[in-house]
Amino acid sequence: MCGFGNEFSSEDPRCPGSLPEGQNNPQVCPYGLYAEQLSGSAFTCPRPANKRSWLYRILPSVKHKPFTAVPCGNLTENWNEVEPDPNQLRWLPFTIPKSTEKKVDFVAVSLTVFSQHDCSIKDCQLIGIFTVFILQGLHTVCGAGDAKSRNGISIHVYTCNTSMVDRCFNNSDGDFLIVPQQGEILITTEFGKMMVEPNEICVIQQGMRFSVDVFGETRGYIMEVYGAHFELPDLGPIGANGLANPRDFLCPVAWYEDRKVATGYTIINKYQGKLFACQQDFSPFNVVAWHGNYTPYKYNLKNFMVINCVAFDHADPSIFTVLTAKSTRPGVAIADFVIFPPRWGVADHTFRPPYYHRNCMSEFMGLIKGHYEAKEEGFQPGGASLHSMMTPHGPDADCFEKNSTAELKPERVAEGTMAFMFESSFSMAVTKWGLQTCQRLDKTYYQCWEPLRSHFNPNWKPSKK
Ligand SMILES: O=C(O)Cc1cc(O)ccc1O
Ligand SMILES: [Fe+2]
Repeated sequence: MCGFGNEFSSEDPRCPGSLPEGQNNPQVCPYGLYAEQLSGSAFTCPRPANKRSWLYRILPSVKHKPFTAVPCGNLTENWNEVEPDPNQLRWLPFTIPKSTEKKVDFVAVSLTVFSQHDCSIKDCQLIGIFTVFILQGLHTVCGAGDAKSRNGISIHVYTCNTSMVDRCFNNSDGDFLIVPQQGEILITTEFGKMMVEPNEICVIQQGMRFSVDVFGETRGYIMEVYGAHFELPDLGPIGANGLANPRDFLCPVAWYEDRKVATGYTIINKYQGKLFACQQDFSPFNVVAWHGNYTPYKYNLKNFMVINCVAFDHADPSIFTVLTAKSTRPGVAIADFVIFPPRWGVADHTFRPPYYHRNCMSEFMGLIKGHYEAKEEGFQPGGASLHSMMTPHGPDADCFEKNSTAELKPERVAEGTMAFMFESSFSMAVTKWGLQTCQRLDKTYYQCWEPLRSHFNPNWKPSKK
């Protein structure tokens, strides 16, 4: 179904009439279902910000065994693991585990052991009776703020090769904006299923349970935001249309399974930055019908209606904002999701690539495919860069030299590529995994600016027109 933040209604076609008519809480729901509300905003939020959905399910979510803590692996909300580092940082493509070596799903590796288990593996814990569970699918790269005070952001990467089986994830802390980079992901949610491929993004909002199927070696980026939901940016003088148009956002239709899982279905819950797991004996994807405006959704980046300079000078990248999670300060985002889409470059008498700058915001960039115009080399698909608050950055020396002398005819920019930026008003800390454990930090990054040389000529005269 299409539209951004609409009031949707959906019934699994196997159960016509499963959505109660005219009320949310009938004494007995059609088909003997349970009614359950999922709130995405305070009950009392003003209407434009009020989000909730009603789920009609075979069993309510509350029927589960108690949650117990499980090791967090490389997922963290500890922003003090290592000393701060204000340098320009760049990562080579994050390593995806080979399925021949170990099977890792979106969240974890699980090993089944058939005897009494005496584990010496780091980050390993017994779940239920015989399953060993090691968190290795999700890795936190950087972030700031905290889930408890409902203000902040975390940036994670996921690298995996196996589908989640009888296991789902549920983030009590915030919303996940997921950017697949390699391999499509089939996301089963309580609202239905969504196939999301590279060059599409999806948002799974706080509290929504989901399970991820993959089809090979899979990698992507996640921006997690606490305490705010993503919105479409205001358009101001652009007018009523443009950038990401509401009709291009898609949400799933109801789909349920009535499946008993005698061996145990595991719900993994990220709560206050830590992970917990519990067991139940049925699939949580048992929602037969739902209605509401609080849903997961996806968006294809090819639909972005690009607006940019058609005369001279370089417009700020905010012109490419797909989604924004607003802070309470006017105009200041907790985080923006910005893309650098294929487009025409036509600016006259202009240095067309990104300018040199220092920013009071933090800029985390990733690359889905192709290359990025400010750095033809070194910044690779599946890698990343972080230009922290006030850290100088800009085009590498090569890019500067080429574009200072290039003939300025209209030309396609970023054809066949897709770079993106998570831009945040938080001063983000990098995790130990990001700086050390992942072993993907490119220590030579600073060298791309080393060849920049002075062109200063004190005797320069304006050229005669
Ligand atoms: O740093 C970057 O590459 C992102 C960026 C792009 C741009 O066109 C202008 C400013 C900016 O921060
Ligand atoms: Fe920048």
